[in-house]
Amino acid sequence: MAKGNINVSVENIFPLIKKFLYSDHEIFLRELISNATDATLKLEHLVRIGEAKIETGQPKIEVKINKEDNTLHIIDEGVGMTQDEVKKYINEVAFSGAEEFLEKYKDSDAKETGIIGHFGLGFYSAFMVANKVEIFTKSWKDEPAAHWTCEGTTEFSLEESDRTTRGTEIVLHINDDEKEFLEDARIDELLVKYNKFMPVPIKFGTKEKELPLPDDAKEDEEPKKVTVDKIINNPDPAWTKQPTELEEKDYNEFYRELYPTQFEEPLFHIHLNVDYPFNLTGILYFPKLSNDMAMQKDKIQLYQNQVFVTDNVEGIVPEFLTMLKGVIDSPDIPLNVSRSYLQADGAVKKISSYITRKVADKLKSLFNNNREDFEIKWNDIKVVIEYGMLTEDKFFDKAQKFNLFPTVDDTYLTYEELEGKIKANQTDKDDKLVVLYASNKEAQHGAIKSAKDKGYEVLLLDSPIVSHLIQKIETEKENKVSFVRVDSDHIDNLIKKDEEQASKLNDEEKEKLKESFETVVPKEKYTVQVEALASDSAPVMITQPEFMRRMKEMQQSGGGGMFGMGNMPEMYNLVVNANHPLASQILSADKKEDSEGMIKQSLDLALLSQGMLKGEALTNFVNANFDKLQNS
Ligand SMILES: Nc1ncnc2c1ncn2[C@@H]1O[C@H](COP(=O)(O)OP(=O)(O)OP(=O)(O)O)[C@@H](O)[C@H]1O
Repeated sequence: MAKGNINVSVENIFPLIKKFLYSDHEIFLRELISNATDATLKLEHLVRIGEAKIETGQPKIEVKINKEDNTLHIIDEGVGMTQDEVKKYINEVAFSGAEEFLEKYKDSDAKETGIIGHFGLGFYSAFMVANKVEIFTKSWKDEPAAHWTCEGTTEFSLEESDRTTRGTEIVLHINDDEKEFLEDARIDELLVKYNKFMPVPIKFGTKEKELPLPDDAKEDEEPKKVTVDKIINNPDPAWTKQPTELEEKDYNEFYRELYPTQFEEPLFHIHLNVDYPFNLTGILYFPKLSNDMAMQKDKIQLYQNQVFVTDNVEGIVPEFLTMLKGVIDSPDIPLNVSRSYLQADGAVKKISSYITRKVADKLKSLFNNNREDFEIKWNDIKVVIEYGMLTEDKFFDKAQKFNLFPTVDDTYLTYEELEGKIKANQTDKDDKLVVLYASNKEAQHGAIKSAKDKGYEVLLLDSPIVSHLIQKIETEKENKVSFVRVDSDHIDNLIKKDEEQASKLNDEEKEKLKESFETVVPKEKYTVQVEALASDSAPVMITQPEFMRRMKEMQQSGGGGMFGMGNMPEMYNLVVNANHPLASQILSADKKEDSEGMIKQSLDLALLSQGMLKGEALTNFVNANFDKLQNS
């Protein structure tokens, strides 16, 4: 048996890096600016710990386009490299000077510097857009400058350079088919996308700035203009500060900085700040949600040490929180790896559950500290909370303390408060707590009134996923509670108490009444039920059983319902009150057409009271009534 090492030569790896490491060519700029940032942060660290005894001033990074030479330049004032360092860090692909630096200076809190590099590959992304790359670099150490050139093969040249300023200039000779990267507008766009919050100021061109007018200026005097560097980034974004340093207005300003086209203020923010067992900072905002979820185009942005990574946070943030906005920054989220890897990554999983916990804690404290305000905002945040309760069990448990059930009278109750309030009156004969709710105050007005006349509390639950949530609550409460929509049956049937209403009609009469109705109303749509209800209840009512309706709703809003229910035709119960005088009147009518007329009209009235009488049926009903009025 032979054993040995597989020989992976650089010749094979190089084209692979160029082609496949990064699917997006544009990220070369992010990588090179990250290197320039690292170089600057390293130098600052060395100065801080007294190893480099030099004056750094206020170092910046500059990006320059030279259209005549077809070159793009990235210039920094950082540590620079000696010739030996170029050999080591640049010529050895996949050897990261960043990792080496962190290791070497680990005792002096180098980790705190926010150095970005990890893999020792980022630099080579330059060859995705350039056929030739040059490095001019001078180390902070007193050594000659170096000039490195490579034309995208494994050959390179390295010689002394006459550069005198400390730092590094990378020169990219842009390929003919990547000329877009020589356009100001394109580079501007990329800098804003990836580098808007990087920690070292980045200069791209200049701009005119108006000077303030002197005190003794004449009325029509034009302010003087000076040319200043155009700095494209904010090196100290709000999330890098401590919550104690920030006020409400700072958070709102930062929101606008993140989403310049958003004019609505966020509802509230959550400042994330953790350093154990992983590092994570960020600010999440609860936006006012628009009705059209697909329109939520401003998403949470993910950063690594202030470098933009992605705004696709799927798998990092629990799904229900993807409706939020803001930023998350963690050096523990790898920059260059694929999404499937991210989702399986242990650190990423922990981040997800930490964020869930933090959001739940914040909601709880908002609720405890200012309940009134929380109630005002409830309508805007309920979908996120309800979705969270449905999808994350831990969040479901925590949300018990602040998930609210509004009533039709605009009071807001937690589940515990609701239970305390309705227990005595709304427990049925089988000891089950019956929670009544409406989804539309107007449409279900009659049913709500009947319930309130009995002293029952009626909730107003109108969010699109509420049927899923109440289903889950019923299961969690081991079916000792049932939610029923207030119009899903006659109120006496919804909360069955011991006392049975005596029927004024005997069984034979009831059967006859049922048959009379069945000959008039369409069978495929209505199931006729004759029931002994209070004599002052409506004579005829249309109801839709809770189970049927809920299953249909659940299927329409995605999954959960019983298979096929979504496509079932609408079926209703037609409840005829045997104790109402109209029932006896229909039974004792002399002529068939009289009883049929009464049945038809009572069906129309029942439909009308539910807002279900529409189209031709409604026109006919109105016209018939006008005729009657005229003839009376
Ligand atoms: N502008 C620069 N100034 C000083 N050193 C640099 C500069 N650019 C690159 N280097 C050196 O070259 C090394 C390799 O860079 P490269 O971008 O390939 O990898 P990295 O930054 O370490 O990791 P990553 O692949 O995550 O970007 C760096 O670690 C650094 O030591």
